[in-house]
Amino acid sequence: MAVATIIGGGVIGGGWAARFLLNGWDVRVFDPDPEAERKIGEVLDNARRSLPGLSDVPLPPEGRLSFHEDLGEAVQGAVWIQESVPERLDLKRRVYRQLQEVCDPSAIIGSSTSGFKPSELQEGALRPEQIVVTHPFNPVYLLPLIELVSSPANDPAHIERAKDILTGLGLFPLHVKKEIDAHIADRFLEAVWREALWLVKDGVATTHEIDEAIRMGFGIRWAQMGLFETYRVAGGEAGMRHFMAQFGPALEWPWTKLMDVPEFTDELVDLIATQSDAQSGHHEIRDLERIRDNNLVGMMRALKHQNWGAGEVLNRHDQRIKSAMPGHVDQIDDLSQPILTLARAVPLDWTDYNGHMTESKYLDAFASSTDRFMELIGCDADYIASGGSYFTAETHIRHLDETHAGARIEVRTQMLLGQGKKLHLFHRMYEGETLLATGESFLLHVDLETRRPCAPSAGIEAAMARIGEAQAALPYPEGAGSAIRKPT
Ligand SMILES: NC(=O)C1=CN([C@@H]2O[C@H](COP(=O)(O)OP(=O)(O)OC[C@H]3O[C@@H](n4cnc5c(N)ncnc54)[C@H](O)[C@@H]3O)[C@@H](O)[C@H]2O)C=CC1
Ligand SMILES: C[N+](C)(C)CC(=O)CC(=O)[O-]
Repeated sequence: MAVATIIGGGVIGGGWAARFLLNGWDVRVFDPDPEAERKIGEVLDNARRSLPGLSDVPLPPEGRLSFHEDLGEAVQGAVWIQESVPERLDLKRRVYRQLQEVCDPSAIIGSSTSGFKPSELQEGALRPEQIVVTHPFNPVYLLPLIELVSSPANDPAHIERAKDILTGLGLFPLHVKKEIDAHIADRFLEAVWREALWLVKDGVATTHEIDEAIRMGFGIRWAQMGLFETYRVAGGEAGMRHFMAQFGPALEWPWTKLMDVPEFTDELVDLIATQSDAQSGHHEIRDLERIRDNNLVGMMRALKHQNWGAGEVLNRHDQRIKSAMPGHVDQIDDLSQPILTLARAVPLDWTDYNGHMTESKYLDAFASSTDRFMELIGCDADYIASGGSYFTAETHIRHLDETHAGARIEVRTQMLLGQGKKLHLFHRMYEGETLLATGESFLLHVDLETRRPCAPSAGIEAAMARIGEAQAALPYPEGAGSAIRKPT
């Protein structure tokens, strides 16, 4: 099991710990704060209910989390060391000196710094080439972007290895090759922050009004197309050139000359803190984190359906995990038992007002199991493109127990009939040993051109015959063939 060490387990270190752990890494934390274990525990609870559900395939089993008072012990065997101590250059440099005396020279030392350049961090280090900036975004367990900033001291092979590891964690490493204070994203955030401070200071808008101005409009837009693609669309058919011709001169207008910084006085801090308390003080921070995570998961899953932006990153991560799974029944050793056709966590957007997994998502899960079964017998994307597929003619679902966001569920599928054009499947959904639901489906193989039932390919017939023979000894499932009975 690969080991990651987290140096500084606050808001960001806790998020990193969750990201590594939930992707199967062992995590060791070094943080002098006696509250670190409790704080990381709370971040992890939120991460467990949100991150695994972003994947439509099972994440690896969670790694082991441990806390260490001795730095040498904490970094022993670590492949990745993530520094997330407070944003002070002297402190960060001191930490690297202590770290490099005890860590493996080949380990990657990533810094979460929001603003320091890698060459600034590397100054005075024992092995400057070992340190890179890996700037994450809160919550680290959900948001994919990592600004991977290198300096001329870093060996390209070290950077490539860092990229590979980050990608394997479902992250999106954006390699910033030219060092600059605050990298790329925080330069934007600082510009927006500066404007917002002016608007509050001058009494133009409250914190609440500013947040509404962002989240009701351009904030949603930015999440999917960023700045340039959004403006290209805003240029209409003539695109970016027209957009710039129309709005470029605005840079000369008074409303864009707000380059000076408002003085950060106690008065301004009080004004903002008071308005922020009035706006959001009725929520605990952990509640706000959960609301944020619910929204992020919903939006990111929507992007996944579009295979766009952050959604494309999530799909690629799923594909990487899926490529290690069997592609055909011939690759499954034991077919005598129901076949694993789905293993995943319950996503946050699968739950309802009753606080549990909602009924339509059972159909969703069973439909995914049927798709997977089809794939395993050879009715995969290529086969479907060649003109054959299955249509579902009838489905029956029984709800036997409840489950909740973040729970790891599995579906195992028994084939009741697989002959000619007919395919009759019985899915059982479990959480651990608990049977949550069953889903029975009857499908017909069709010719996608005529839309009429027809026999499948010989390969599919053979795969179904293999399963039929192997599962022949299984008892006919309790509940199969049943329907809602007429009340007596
Ligand atoms: N909070 C945010 O939104 C973001 C912060 N960052 C960066 O992440 C870093 C950490 O920031 P936060 O997590 O927000 O701070 P934080 O204050 O929540 O956590 C810092 C942690 O470091 C620990 N610590 C202090 N000295 C230490 C030492 N010598 N060895 C080990 N642990 C030590 C503290 O006990 C604390 O738990 C900063 O560099 C910051 O710029 C990056 C992205 C976003
Ligand atoms: C406020 N901040 C500069 C620490 C923010 C970041 O660095 C990234 C983020 O998560 O917004």
